[in-house]
Amino acid sequence: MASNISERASSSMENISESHSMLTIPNQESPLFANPLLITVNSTPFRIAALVLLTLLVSTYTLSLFKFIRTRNSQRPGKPAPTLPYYLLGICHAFDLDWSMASFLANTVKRWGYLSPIAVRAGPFGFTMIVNPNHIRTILRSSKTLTNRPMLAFVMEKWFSTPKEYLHFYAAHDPSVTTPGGMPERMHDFQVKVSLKYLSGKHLLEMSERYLAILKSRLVKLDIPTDGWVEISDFYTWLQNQVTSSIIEAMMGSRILEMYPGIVEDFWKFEHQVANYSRGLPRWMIPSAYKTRERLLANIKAWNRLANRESDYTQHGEEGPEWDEFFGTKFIKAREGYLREYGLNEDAIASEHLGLLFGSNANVVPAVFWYIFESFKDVELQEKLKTELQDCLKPETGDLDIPKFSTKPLLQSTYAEVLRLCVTTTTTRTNENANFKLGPDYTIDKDKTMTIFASITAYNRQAWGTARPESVGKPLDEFWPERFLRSNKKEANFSLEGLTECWMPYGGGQRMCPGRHFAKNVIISTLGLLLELFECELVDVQQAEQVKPDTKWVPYGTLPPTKEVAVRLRRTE
Ligand code: HEM
Repeated sequence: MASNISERASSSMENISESHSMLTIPNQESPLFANPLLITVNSTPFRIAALVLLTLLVSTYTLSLFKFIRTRNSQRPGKPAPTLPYYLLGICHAFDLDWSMASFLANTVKRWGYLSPIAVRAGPFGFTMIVNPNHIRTILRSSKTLTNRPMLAFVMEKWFSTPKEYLHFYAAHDPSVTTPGGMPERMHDFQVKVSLKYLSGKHLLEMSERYLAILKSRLVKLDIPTDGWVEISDFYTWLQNQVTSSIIEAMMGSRILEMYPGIVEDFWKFEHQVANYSRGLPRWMIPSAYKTRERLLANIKAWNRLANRESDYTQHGEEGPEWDEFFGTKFIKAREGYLREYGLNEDAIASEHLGLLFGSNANVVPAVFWYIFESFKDVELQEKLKTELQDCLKPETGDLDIPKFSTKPLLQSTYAEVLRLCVTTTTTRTNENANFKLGPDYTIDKDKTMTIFASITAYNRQAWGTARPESVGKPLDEFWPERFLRSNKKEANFSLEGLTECWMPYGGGQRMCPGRHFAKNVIISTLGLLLELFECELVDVQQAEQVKPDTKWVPYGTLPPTKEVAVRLRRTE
């Protein structure tokens, strides 16, 4: 049998070599030897087509460049934003944006400066980049006229998979459509009010202290001895696990983590896919991204049912408990209340909770990483931060006194500098009622989206220098923890004064991120806790120097590190 097979194999090999030997091999000099691509390239029709295409590209670019410059230089008041020159009609800047949004944006301001608004188009989509600090100020002061609803509707649909029939709650401009049963306000406006109320004052303090207590109980249980180092090979992923589960428990209760132990892992898988959800890639191209999101939504829905069965969301007034294991905070209960009042079904409510999970983790966790990482890299900085943290301990318990963070200059300045360099959020605004006057010179058409990029305003040297000359004592592409300090005769103080149009990780105006105070508390207190419980070291200091915020990441939030960072911990005595 075996010999039969080898016989057959050798005979077929022979057949092959026979048939090969029958082929006439052309002379290598002969044009026939050239591969088919070369033949096509050398053909006259191809050359003509290439020439026509090249002419088309060059003339499209020249024409669009001419229009761009003419509009920019025009003295006509109320002119439109010039459209950035492009090579391909229709597609315009789509390839550049998709290839690397970060380089596209940086190159655009490098070439055209921070003066005029610049319209960018990617097929049917478009936005106007707002880079001039005066224009940014006008936008931030127009919170009554401008909304972020179109963007919100986009992310609710594309990222959080809100059922189609509920999307009008986010997008609709006509109040009569958004107010079933005579609800007095549009849902989104109401949502903002609730976030502002429960993410400030005593509720904020309660949630921040709970976060710290939960994180501490987790870290205390870890098997890290006092007499030996434990190495964590991927510190960023380790932090994601510790911080995200503590935020979830502090905000949404402990039951959700018990019911769905995979929530943290699934959340970060989901977060990694937001660019693909935005692109609207179909299920067959990214099946696991779809499955992860479905798993998240199904489990959140199951938790929400349990919470409604076992607890009472109406108890978010003065008399109700600040926290319970089912719903977590009053913030979640109040959200549940209005979502139900507006008539959202269980699926739409689950999408809302996924949105909040995203808002409360996706930016803050990488920011925690960079804050800690910078302090591990620079031991001198770490010592100074430690001294300020020591000053923030409650004498009775030895726990961190969170409100005291706001009195410490370097803790806050380092925090602001970290956010300046690693946050690439956008502030989007649209006028849904009329054209919008950006100033005496430019007018943006009704329904057109204006976008401010935190990663662009962070590097506008002229604006920083004019607003706060001492803030550009070191180049803006350097990490300088003292950048936000202001010295008077006696001491240095932390201040963001004058930098509203420059430092924009949280957006700005009335719609500025309502979770920013909680984010700051989480960032500073996590470092405080780590330094209290452990001695911490980078495993390879030289390698750490090469780790940077990964700008390949789409500019939807805080950038993750380009490489894994290994850290070793030893419990303090
Ligand atoms: C470093 C961390 C964070 C960054 C960089 C960040 C950034 C932002 C930005 C840029 C916006 C849009 C603001 C605008 O349009 O002007 C926003 C909105 C929002 N953020 Fe944050 N955020 C962070 C943390 C948080 C946290 C921890 C929470 C919740 C506890 C949160 C909750 C929200 C909510 C609910 C909105 C939507 C407000 C609205 O509906 O208009 N954020 N955030």
